[in-house]
Amino acid sequence: MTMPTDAASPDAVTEARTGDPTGRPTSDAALRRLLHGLPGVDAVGLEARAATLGTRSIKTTAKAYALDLAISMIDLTTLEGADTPGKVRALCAKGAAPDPTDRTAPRVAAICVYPDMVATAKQALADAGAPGIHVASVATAFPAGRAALDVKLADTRAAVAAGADEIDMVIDRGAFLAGRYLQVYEEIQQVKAECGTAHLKVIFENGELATYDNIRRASWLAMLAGADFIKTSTGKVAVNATPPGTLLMLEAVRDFRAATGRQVGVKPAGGIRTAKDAVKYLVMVNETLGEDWLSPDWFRFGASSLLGDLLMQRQKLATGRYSGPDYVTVD
Ligand SMILES: O=C[C@H](O)COP(=O)(O)O
Repeated sequence: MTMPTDAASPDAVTEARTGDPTGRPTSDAALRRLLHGLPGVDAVGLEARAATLGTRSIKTTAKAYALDLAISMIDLTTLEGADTPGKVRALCAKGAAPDPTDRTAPRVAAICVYPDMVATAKQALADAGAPGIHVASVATAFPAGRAALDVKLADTRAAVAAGADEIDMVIDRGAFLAGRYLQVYEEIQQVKAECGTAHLKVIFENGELATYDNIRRASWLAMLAGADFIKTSTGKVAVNATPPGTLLMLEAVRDFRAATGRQVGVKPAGGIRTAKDAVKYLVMVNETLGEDWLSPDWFRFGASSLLGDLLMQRQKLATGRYSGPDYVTVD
């Protein structure tokens, strides 16, 4: 495991907060000093670290463990305008029993849907005998986040009232990129307050943040504001989860815990479709954060079509051959 190198100084963290339990920042200026006081990201070094971790090979026994762990970390997602109750019910059935030929295949962590599909997903999971699988709902005018705060809070409230266990909110990238950090901070805090006991994942849309420095700043801003998880992307723009962007966020949660004692989870999302890629991400988590984060409580994959390849690779390990898409649903 590498040592923390990129932490904000404890003084800066303290200055950005009043010290009250809500961690409300003193001012936009204090937040700006903290976020712009973070060390600049060495892009070449970051990309080299991510590439190196991506080349690690793992033993067959570790691979079997990694495939099952990856399945158990999936937020199995459908976020389409054309989603129907029937599609959501089918997705829930798949998440509850991913491999009908092998009941030892683990269940996914959560089903991720729009707020209007939360009740359907909750019922379908109960019907499938898998009430332990969480329902995650995107909210706050996903994916663009262009709506008044009241609308975003109402969106969150509706998802929670329908039974969402987790809320995936998007940050206002326009406000963030214009430097209105306190506005973004307060929006996250207010959405968090609407969540009640539901966990809050904060989506940055890394592909729109323009620089690695901004991804580091967004990570600290969201964590200070109370995010339970930080998430890379919506899956709806050209650049979604990437290994360097995710590695940067892993380093940020490591350094945030070192500075504050609070552990925050990480969710890369969008474009992760192969078991090979999923295993690379898990190697990155293990090497950067160690076992403390190697569980669905602290690491998730947001993915609509990763599960099929993980199941095919799992069957290949068990039988020595691919069963093929006749036996595993490939999206
Ligand atoms: O949050 C999850 C993403 O929207 C899923 O993206 P994907 O369809 O590229 O797997």
